[in-house]
Amino acid sequence: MSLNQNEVSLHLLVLAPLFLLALASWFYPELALFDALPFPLTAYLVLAFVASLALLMRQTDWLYWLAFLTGHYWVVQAGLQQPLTQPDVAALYFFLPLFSVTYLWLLAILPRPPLWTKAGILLLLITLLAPGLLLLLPLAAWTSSWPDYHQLLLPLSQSSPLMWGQLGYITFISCLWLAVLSYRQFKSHTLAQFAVLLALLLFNIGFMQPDMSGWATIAASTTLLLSLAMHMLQLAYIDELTQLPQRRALLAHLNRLGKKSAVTMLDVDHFKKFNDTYGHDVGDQVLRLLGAILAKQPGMTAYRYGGEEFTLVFHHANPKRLQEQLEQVRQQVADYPLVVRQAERPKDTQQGKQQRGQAGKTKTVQITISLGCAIRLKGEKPELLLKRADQALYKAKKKGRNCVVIAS
Ligand SMILES: Nc1nc2c(ncn2[C@@H]2O[C@H](COP(=O)(O)OP(=O)(O)OP(=O)(O)O)[C@@H](O)[C@H]2O)c(=O)[nH]1
Repeated sequence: MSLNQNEVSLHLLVLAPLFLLALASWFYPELALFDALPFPLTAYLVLAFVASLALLMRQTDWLYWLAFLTGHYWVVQAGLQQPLTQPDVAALYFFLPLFSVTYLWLLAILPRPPLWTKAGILLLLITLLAPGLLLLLPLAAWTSSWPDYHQLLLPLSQSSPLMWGQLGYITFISCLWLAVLSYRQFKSHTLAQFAVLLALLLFNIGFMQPDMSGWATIAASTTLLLSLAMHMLQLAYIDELTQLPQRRALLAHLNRLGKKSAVTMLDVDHFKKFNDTYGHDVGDQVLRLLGAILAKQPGMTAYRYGGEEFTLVFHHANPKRLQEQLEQVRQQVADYPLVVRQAERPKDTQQGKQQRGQAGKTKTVQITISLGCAIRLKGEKPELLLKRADQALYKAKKKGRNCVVIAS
């Protein structure tokens, strides 16, 4: 299921700290903001704060990025605080972004073990210490033998081939990363991981400004914090199977319902039989597809109430219009050829062994739904409105299913 426009813009919100930092450093390079806080302490405190929240919320995957940021910031403090005319500083300034972009990209695209395992803890330690390795390598010795070594110190505007090469590599990896991101779907947390890289690049560009590395680290940590909050919100309010908002979100919506509104309960007909015939997995696929159909309906908000029951909320109380809208939904579902992947049920264990590991066959199935709607009465409490919609649904089932009943 693809994300709609609103969801994409919501996920993009996590990039706000980066934009703010970029704007501030572009328009107000001399602003006191850049030496207003005690660095490096502030940056380490922010990193520790975000890491504690991630731990508290048991979202340990965030710690890998925070570990890299910590290691990177430490290296900047330890190795990049002297003039660039020193060969070892210049070499570090050249290699650090190349290393960071490569490491972060691999961290993002390769499968990561859960943190509380041997492999997870090892990866966390490697990620924390990896930037520090650059301080141990004889980078200056490598670069001093390069014919155009002094070009490392030239700003980009003076077109040093080495620096353009560095920028080209970073752009190339960033584009690859963006391609993977869009292929796998933009989510706030994957976007925040990419933003960590952007923040480090921002530091590289604004390198000459005081405490830029500290501000870039804070911007990246805040981005990770926002994505953590958004992820928790998603866990609390979004149903994982259908990606529709779930009952908790519905109850919040019902509590701010206007006078002119209506609620519809809908339920898949004979779903138990469907599950028994095709299997629970195919049943799940059907619920996912039904969720996608309902999410696309204009003029209503769809929720997964629970099980095979869904709820639609309308912000008008016009019975004729409701009837038309609901009939349209019912018809659309009944006419929709649901293509599902079905693992064929083996007749005996021998057949089962042979089929194991094979991709399931696709099959087109059709389902129908019954809908019960209640228009809000004056001063009616949301629970009562929901109950009347449920009773209307019961009537629709009794009427023979695949139909709409509006409570009188
Ligand atoms: N696959 C799948 N099945 C579910 C899920 N939640 C509930 N169900 C199934 O939905 C079925 C609901 O069955 P019933 O409440 O008896 O209703 P029904 O068979 O749809 O019959 P009517 O509603 O009277 O048309 C049960 O078999 C549940 O196991 C789910 O998340 N996935």
